[in-house]
Amino acid sequence: MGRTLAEKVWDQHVVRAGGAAPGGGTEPDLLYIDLHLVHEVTSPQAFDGLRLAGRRVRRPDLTIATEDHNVPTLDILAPIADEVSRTQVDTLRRNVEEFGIRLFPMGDDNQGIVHMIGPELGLTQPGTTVVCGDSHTSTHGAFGALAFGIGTSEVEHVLATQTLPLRPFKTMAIEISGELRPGVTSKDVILAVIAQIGTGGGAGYVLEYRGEAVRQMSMEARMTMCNMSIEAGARAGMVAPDETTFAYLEGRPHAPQGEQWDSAVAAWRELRTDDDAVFDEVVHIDAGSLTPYVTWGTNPGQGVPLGETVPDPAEMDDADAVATRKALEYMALEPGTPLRDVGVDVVFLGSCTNARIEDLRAAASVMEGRHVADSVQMLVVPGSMRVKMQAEQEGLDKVFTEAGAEWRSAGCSMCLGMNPDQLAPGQRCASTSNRNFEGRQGKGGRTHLVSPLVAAATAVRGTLSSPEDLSPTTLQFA
Ligand SMILES: CC(C)[C@H](C(=O)O)[C@@H](O)C(=O)O
Ligand code: SF4
Repeated sequence: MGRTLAEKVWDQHVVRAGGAAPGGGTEPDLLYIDLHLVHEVTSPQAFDGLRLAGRRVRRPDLTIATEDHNVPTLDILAPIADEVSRTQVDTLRRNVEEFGIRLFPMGDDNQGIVHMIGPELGLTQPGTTVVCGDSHTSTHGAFGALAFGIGTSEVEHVLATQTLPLRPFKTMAIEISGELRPGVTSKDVILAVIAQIGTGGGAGYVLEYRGEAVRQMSMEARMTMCNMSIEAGARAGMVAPDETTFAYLEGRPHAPQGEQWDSAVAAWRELRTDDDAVFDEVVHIDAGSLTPYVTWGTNPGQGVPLGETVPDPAEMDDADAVATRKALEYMALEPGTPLRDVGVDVVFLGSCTNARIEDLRAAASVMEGRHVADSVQMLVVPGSMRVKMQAEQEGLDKVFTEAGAEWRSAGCSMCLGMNPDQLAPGQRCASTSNRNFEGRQGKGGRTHLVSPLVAAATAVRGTLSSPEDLSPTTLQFA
């Protein structure tokens, strides 16, 4: 029988097969890890563990560290004011020094959110295994890599051995047929997928996004989708590599070159699910039927098309009604309210989900010649310094600042409350990030997850909107 993409990559990395355990049950397989990404939040105890055991890092050359979660996006070269944040960053700096690991600190041209820098540098490659002590490591699956988020004790294991014991997974195909309509993005697709299968729907599975709509997506769009696989509870998300993948990678600093490039591409072409492979589960999505999505609740599965209204718990069965009531209370939303009438205080364009150059270009195309509504604060935070520099070369920073938005330095920023960029209690935010949990963007803050296009249009109108809700820019000067 044929094998799926995920199974092929897995099989190529098994250094010791698990099989039956002596006392019953099964032992996990031991997998080789090709790339280990490290950030300041989940690594300190792992390095402490190594020190206590007198161990070194087995493959410093396959380990790369960056500073992202605690980064203040204003004045990045000043000492970090918050003590916990400063300690985490200082600790990472000491650890990489002691263990000989390459770090991209604040102020470095290559610094950025951990899931931005792997792809940018060409470190994330098809058919590799990638891990990081961070749940959104699934992002790297867009290249046909098997990429897992791991816990801190696993970080220590990988640092020490460059291997990781892993339990077998199930496979789920997400078949996205047809073509996306203009203005509908991969962010809308993934919000629709999670709304359909639920935040636990992917538990135990590696998802493979397939179909015509996926083939037409850019690498950045694929990364957005794979990034949020974890929000469906999945262990990982993948897309089979193709010409789009190879074109993205060619010439990047760590991509193979010359003859090595040719042989790598030949091997990468084999990395696709065999025609006769069978997935444990298949989910169908009709791309042509989708419109921009927005979440109304407090988990990423609580999303609906922007054109709809806030759902009514009275129309649901008991379990859903209880969860919905609780979410609506936190979000301060009335059932039946058109989502387009919901006003926001803040718009956040950023995070490892949607802060790549194409996301910034898309938002800028909406904001050019327009202005952020008086009632709204908009933060534009490139996911990496490379994206920041590229955007500045293209003049996108000017488009945003002339529209009244704030242009910041790279980091996780308002995606989560670990740095100065936070919502005040009760503030409502349209955010291009991936999580809308209670307090995620600051205590008492309320989050609506949206695409960059919806974020930009919302900033202009002040209520949840898509670009088609905006009047033509020329009218503003008439
Ligand atoms: C801080 C880190 C462990 C966390 C994660 O694992 O995802 C963060 O990146 C997040 O997005 O919530
Ligand atoms: S941008 Fe957000 S989701 Fe991504 S790693 Fe940072 S905190 Fe996690």
